[in-house]
Amino acid sequence: MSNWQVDSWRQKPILQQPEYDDKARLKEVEHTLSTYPPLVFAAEARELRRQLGEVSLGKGFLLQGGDCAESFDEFNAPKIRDTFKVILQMAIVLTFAGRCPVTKVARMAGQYAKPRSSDFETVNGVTLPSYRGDIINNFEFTEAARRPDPDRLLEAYHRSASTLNLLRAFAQGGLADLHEVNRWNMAFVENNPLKERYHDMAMRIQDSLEFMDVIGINSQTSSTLHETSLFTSHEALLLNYEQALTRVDTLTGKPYDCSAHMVWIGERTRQLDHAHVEFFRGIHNPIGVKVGPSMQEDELIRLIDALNPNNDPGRLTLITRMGADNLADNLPRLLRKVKSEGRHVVWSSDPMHGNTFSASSGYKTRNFDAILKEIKQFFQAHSDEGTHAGGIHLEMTGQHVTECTGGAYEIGDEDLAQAYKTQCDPRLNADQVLEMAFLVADHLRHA
Ligand SMILES: O=C[C@H](O)[C@H](O)COP(=O)(O)O
Ligand SMILES: C=C(OP(=O)(O)O)C(=O)O
Ligand SMILES: [Mn+2]
Repeated sequence: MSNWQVDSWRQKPILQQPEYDDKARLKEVEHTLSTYPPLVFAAEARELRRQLGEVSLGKGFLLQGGDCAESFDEFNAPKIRDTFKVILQMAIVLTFAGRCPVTKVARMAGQYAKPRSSDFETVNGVTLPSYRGDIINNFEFTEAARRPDPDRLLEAYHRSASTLNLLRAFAQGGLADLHEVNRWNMAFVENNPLKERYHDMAMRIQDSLEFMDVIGINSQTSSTLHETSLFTSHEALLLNYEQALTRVDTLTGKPYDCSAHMVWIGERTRQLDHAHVEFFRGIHNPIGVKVGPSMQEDELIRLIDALNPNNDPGRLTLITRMGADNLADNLPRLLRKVKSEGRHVVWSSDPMHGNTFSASSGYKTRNFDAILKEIKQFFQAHSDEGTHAGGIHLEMTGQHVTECTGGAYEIGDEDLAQAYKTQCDPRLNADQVLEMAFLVADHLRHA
């Protein structure tokens, strides 16, 4: 790795960073974090990289999802549990439909830093710095709250550690039992206004579990049915934090960013000669990059080569976020180029970020049908080009929020105010996200 150091990103241009008043305190905090235990173990990141390698070769599917921005205020067990539950509920449907293993990666336990389209926000004639995620400043609209505070890095670390601790307990302690997960799905289907649409698949999964039980494969005899594994991920935007959590793995001697198993670079900070690409090229985690409609074919190949020079399957996931109306014009040309140049990547679809708009009520929202349309087109483009539609990346929550319009409950613009809780982008709620899983399942079966 030529000339890479854990801090070589500091010599490069960097976008979307806070300006701290108290630089001395920032330095102290970075030092403190660098002495703390890592949040994940490098071998776990390697296992995820191995699984993603299978996905890139067409032998698996990646399900990634969680909040747009985790919040310090909404830091509690029910919230963590409910998002964990819907990820599992989706995964069982997708596994069954796709007949392939689903790797589950949560946008949790560290999704605290946000890039923004504007540095400032104006409300009732008052202009203040934008909210940039709880690791940086506070959502409350006051001057003091919006000032970047270095101590928030420590707070983010501790909250990530507790979140991860609970996720690990849920994954191994019995909550993830497939029979339970399927019971939740049956209850979801029974109560949904469109239950006829989803009933058939839920019943078939139920029958499969019952059949396995009869032949002696059940939660007592099989840990596969009783436990699961869930990896963590976030956008590694605040490099001061990511650097401080980077450790040289004692088994391999290689640096890993131990703030999460997988980290990604956002659409706004993926410039080839900038700091984020510099930092990411030296860490050995599986990594992602968001790819929007403006990406050019040659530019993408250069980026792939900077981040994955050995063309290692599983190292790099391209998370496309085109917008339902732009995908058909932009994804196929990128798929063709990457395929013809023989580069191994996981292609995953983020159908959220290209489909955001302001509702007449003023809320930032997304429509269920536009999200579904982008996913369908994603599968279509891959099927046309002979490439593997490897995954989906969703902003979602297990809570019953009203942030995205549409779905079986037909949330309209006028309903958004009822439970609009996100601090950044609108998320699919528990019902919407499960419906999405059942509808995507139809496409997976034919992919
Ligand atoms: O989550 C992604 C970005 O932070 C978000 O889409 C930016 O939103 P904004 O346009 O309101 O700044
Ligand atoms: C910032 C995000 O997305 P993007 O970089 O694609 O805009 C996000 O995933 O929340
Ligand atoms: Mn977002």
